[in-house]
Amino acid sequence: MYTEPVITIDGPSGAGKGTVSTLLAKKLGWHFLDSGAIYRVLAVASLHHQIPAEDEAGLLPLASGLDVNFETTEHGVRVILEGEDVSDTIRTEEVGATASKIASLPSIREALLRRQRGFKQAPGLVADGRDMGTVVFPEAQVKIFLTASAEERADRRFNQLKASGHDVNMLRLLTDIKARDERDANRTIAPLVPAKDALVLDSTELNIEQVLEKIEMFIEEKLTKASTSVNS
Ligand SMILES: Nc1ncnc2c1ncn2[C@@H]1O[C@H](COP(=O)(O)OP(=O)(O)OP(=O)(O)O)[C@@H](O)[C@H]1O
Ligand SMILES: Nc1ccn([C@@H]2O[C@H](COP(=O)(O)O)[C@@H](O)[C@H]2O)c(=O)n1
Repeated sequence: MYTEPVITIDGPSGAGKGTVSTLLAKKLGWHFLDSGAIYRVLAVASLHHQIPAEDEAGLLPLASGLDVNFETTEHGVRVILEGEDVSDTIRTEEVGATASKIASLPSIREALLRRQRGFKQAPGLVADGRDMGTVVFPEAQVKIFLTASAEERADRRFNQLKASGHDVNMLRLLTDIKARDERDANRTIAPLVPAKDALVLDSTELNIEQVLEKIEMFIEEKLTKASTSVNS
């Protein structure tokens, strides 16, 4: 049975998943799923509705009926929660930390599964997250696990937040990133681990173009192998 092709790019915070996935999706003319943004939007909704990040039963109706829209504009994607533009709000480290706590709740992850799978549409999907290749799209044809040292990722995030006018502290960023890695990698459900069939790519010493080049070579390799096995 035909199924739309999916490329998954998983990895820890600040590894460059969003940057590379967006570029790749644009090049291929495919759809793009920023699954972290969904967890971040839910975190903002929980703050708006004053539901603690530990209150799984209280958060479940919010997750199931999350009123969020992703609007593609010429300047990027605008994220609209309950009619309000939260595109900037969702990017703070505080929201990222709350999202990571909420993301460890099994029923919440389950409630968000169908919404994420709905992004798989023709002609194809590039999906960015933590469990795209392991849980959400295990059938994906190409899986990448993109990583970098915690110091390099904190440095990238520092520059990114500084450039967008945020007041940031490097030591605090590094501590937050390590705490988030620890929580994401050690949770019982959908932990941050490479899929067995993923290419693990360390981008610590690579720039964005070099990362993209390596991923494109891997895609080419995978697709050549797939067509050889179909034709033999
Ligand atoms: N290889 C790279 N070299 C230098 N800077 C990079 C590289 N990849 C990404 N960046 C920069 O690092 C910052 C974080 O990248 P990005 O948002 O893509 O990471 P992410 O993995 O999607 O993080 P998160 O999961 O928290 O959303 C951005 O400012 C981006 O431009
Ligand atoms: N597939 C995913 C995506 C994200 N998360 C959690 O959300 C947090 C924020 O994600 P970002 O990619 O935007 O940084 C992240 O720390 C994860 O805890 C997830 O669990 N699964």
